[in-house]
Amino acid sequence: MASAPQITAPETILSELSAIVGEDKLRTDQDTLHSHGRDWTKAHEPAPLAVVFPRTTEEVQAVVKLANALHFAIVPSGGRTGLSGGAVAASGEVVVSFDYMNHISDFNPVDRTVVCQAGVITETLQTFAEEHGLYYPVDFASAGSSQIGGNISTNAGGIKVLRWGMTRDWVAGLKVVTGAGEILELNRGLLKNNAGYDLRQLFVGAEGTLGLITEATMQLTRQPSNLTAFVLGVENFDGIMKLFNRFQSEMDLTAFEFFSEQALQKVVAHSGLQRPFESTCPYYALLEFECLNDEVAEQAMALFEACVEEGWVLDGVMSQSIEQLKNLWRLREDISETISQWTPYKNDISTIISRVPDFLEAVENLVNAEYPDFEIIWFGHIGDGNLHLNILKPDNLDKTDFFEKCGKVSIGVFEIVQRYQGSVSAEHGVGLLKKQYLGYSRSAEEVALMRQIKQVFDPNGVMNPGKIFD
Ligand SMILES: O=C(O)CC[C@@H](O)C(=O)O
Ligand SMILES: [Zn+2]
Repeated sequence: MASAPQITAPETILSELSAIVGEDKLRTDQDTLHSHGRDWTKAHEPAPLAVVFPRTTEEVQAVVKLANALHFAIVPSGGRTGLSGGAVAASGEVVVSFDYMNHISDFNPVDRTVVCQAGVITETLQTFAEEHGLYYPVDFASAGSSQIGGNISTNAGGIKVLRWGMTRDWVAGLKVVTGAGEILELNRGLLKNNAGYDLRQLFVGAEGTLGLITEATMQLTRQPSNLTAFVLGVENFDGIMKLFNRFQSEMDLTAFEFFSEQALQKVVAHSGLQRPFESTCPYYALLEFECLNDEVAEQAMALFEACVEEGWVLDGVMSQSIEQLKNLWRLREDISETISQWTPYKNDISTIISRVPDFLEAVENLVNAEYPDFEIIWFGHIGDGNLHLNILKPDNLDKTDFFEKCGKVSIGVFEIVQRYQGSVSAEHGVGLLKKQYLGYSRSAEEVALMRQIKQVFDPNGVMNPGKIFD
């Protein structure tokens, strides 16, 4: 029978950590424990033992080896913009922050790759690419604070997935420290590499449960030209899907997003932005394309007019400048942050595109029947089959009661997800918040294999325990 791991005195752990990272890179003050002990989810109270700020892969390795030797748990911490509690440290863990591992190096213009330490901020990489005449296409509202290591660990998606895919598609190589403390260099930037299993892909989206990503070789691409957006007002979800099919069949779109009138009202009130046009419509689609020349512009306008004639579009506007493009995008991108003041209960669900219309109808019927008193904010990446369903907490309802009531309805939502063979977490990951629902989109066999994989990379269970599954 295996004996229980010995508990090590906190003072011993702290002094050993200090010996690795240096006294100034070990923090135990309440402010740091609080700020670095959680992500954007507010359901758990942070309570880590300490936060360490390593500067090299070797220091990270030493911390992981120490965790194995002294039996403490590690929680990785990037920009902490996650929405599933993947970076929450609520039980005396040691948080490993990548804030000081934020250097970009080894730009290779021929391969169009660049090496980033895990703590490089997404926007810094985007700006670096632009300064070199290239483009890093994975983009989302939190790009100003999210870090590349966290993006990879959660396989972050965002607003341009339709055209450019998710973070996974841009990871050409990874340097990781496994849960057992080995340093692995995975794929090394190769475009073609069929020499056995692609271990790099296991670390993408693993939420730090297999090891810690310390460095990534990121792929860049050509810059898009003259991105132009329409915001179109529509009557119902059915109209949105018809619009999507029509545009998608005739043009290459770079994004196809949607949001509801309620979402728009909240963003306009919060930001002072203008409404896109005077008419009030139940839903809005935001679609973007590269307006390469006059011919494309004319084609886009003709499509818009055809959709109006069909009765699918009630009103619309097309951006005429970068400034207008940015402002139209803000109507969509600012939603999540704007509604955060209502302590929303979040759903991040998906199915394949062809099933989206029926899936939407089923979810909408359930939600309308079950949440009569709660305000519902719909938005999301409809072109990716990914819907964000946020339920806002009424002021007079206690947080615990609210989450409990929403959790009950969630079961119905996830049953629909299961019926449509969709995902209970399309892009935000499982973390702590979705783990009890994992079985609605992954089979028991799959989860059992995931556990075995974890065991291989992290035999002592030191890496982000309790995330994805118990
Ligand atoms: O807050 C949300 O529910 C979604 C956040 C993000 O994924 C977005 O698409 O804006
Ligand atoms: Zn999203």
